[in-house]
Amino acid sequence: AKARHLKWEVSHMFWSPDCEEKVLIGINGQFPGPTIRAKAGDTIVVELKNGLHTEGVVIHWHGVRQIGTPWADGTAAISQCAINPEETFTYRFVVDKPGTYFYHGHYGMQRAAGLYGSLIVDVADGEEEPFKYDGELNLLLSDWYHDSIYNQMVGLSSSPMRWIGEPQSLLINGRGQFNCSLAAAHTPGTKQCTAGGNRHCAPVILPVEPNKTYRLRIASTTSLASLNLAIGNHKLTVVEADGNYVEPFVVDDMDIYSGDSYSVLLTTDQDPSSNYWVSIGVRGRTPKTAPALALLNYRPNRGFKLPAIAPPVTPLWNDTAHSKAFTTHIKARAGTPPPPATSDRRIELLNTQNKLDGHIKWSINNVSMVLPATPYLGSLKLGLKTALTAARPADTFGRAYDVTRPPHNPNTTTGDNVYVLRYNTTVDVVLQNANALQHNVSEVHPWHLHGHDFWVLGYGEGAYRGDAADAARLNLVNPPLRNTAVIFPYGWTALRFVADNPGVWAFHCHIEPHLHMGMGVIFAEAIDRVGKVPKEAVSCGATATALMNGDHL
Ligand SMILES: O=C1O[C@H]([C@@H](O)CO)C(O)=C1O
Repeated sequence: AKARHLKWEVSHMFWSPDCEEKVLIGINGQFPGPTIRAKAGDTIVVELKNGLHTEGVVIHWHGVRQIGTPWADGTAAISQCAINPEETFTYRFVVDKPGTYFYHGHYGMQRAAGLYGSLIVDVADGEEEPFKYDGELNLLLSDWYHDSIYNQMVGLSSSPMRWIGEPQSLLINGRGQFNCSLAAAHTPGTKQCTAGGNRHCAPVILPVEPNKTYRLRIASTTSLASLNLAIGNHKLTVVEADGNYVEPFVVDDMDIYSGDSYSVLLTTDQDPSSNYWVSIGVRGRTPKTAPALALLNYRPNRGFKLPAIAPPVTPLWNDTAHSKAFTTHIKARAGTPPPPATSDRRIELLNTQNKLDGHIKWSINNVSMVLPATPYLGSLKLGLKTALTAARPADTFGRAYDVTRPPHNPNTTTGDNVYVLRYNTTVDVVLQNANALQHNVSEVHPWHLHGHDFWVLGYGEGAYRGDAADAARLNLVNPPLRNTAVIFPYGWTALRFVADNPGVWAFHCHIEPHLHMGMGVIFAEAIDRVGKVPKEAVSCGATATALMNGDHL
């Protein structure tokens, strides 16, 4: 194992990811940010200089468990203070597990401003992947809005709320096509995109050799869109999810929710005289965004030789049976550690959309999360009385709530939504979906847990009751280990994890506007066992005052 030292500067830049110029946040003059490649066991050291002259920044390493380094998790107001303009903060952490990960901003809606990149961890020297491949391709997926994140943030916090709407385009490795299509010949009414050149929006060409097997790494950092990937004429064998090996299974297309990552194997066993479409479409919400296209380029064909056939058609956005069939097919690969047979605590979290004096918010057990001025890791480590004031949030929403209808009382409250977990306890979380404010609407929400993988024990329809029928739906044999799990419309999803990683961990909907609207909770886990916290990570707010008055972390 080795230490990999990176020097990054974050700054605002003009860029044209879908050929429309706007201001975004880049790293070292690049968008998307540099790909980090490491081996399991390596230490990653990122000296991050904040070149945003008028706002703070942090970076979250999505999927990295930060065991022993909770101050490196990169969540503003939770694990650290935002890094001030012109300041440099050093992230230093171990990537303990091989897998397909990514990193992204976690302050305000900076992720939506393009602050993201790939983080790929190979097996350690001497270790082997449980599958063979000849080459590798990497797809970092995102959606793209022409509105600035300032317009979006102010709109979401306005009364009446201005929703961000559906994205203008979808990006593959930061590249997209707005107002034109690579497959215009097959999509009447669209203009053909031109190719080539080093423009920021030049179409992605993925070069492959015939009769080889490739590992396709895929991750989604979309603000809103749930995506579906299909590659013309090729089947995909799913082998990894969120850095955990899964029982291999073959699909024609696959869903990828915001926060998900996968590896699939693809064999180039098709007619080598052609190229093939890579097609990324929207599911889960009425699509108003053209699919993103890229080219699987069988060498030695010209990269931009267009396939003669039309791109694969994305499955219907509201075919939830199709969505569930894919998601429930994912099982842990043989040899994956099973979950503990029982849990010490069950926390049932009801997701509702509510009103708060004219604003629209998302709430958990009727509390919409508000983040503190002083990051929790410092204030809780110091035991400051101001860290947590009101009562702790409820572990259940009761059995009377009717998930099939808009909230009877649309009003909600705000709070810290901090759940205190005891060290090494096994925690069950049941995420319960419900009808939104609007009749007959229940939206898909992908929830992401920091600091842990959880076992996804199972899914159910309607309201969770915790009865024998619900218990019978749980898989304790080979549930997949993940860090992101989706709740389907009107349904529930049951997760289990062990609170074995002292720290303060966000657990939230990975849809950027929903987190901004309060859709999340915080796990304050075994704070008494957190090691020495570097004061440069948490020295702001009440913690700074306490340190100046002689307190010690
Ligand atoms: O939070 C949201 O707000 C809109 C709609 O509910 C109100 O405009 C939408 O689709 C969301 O997911």
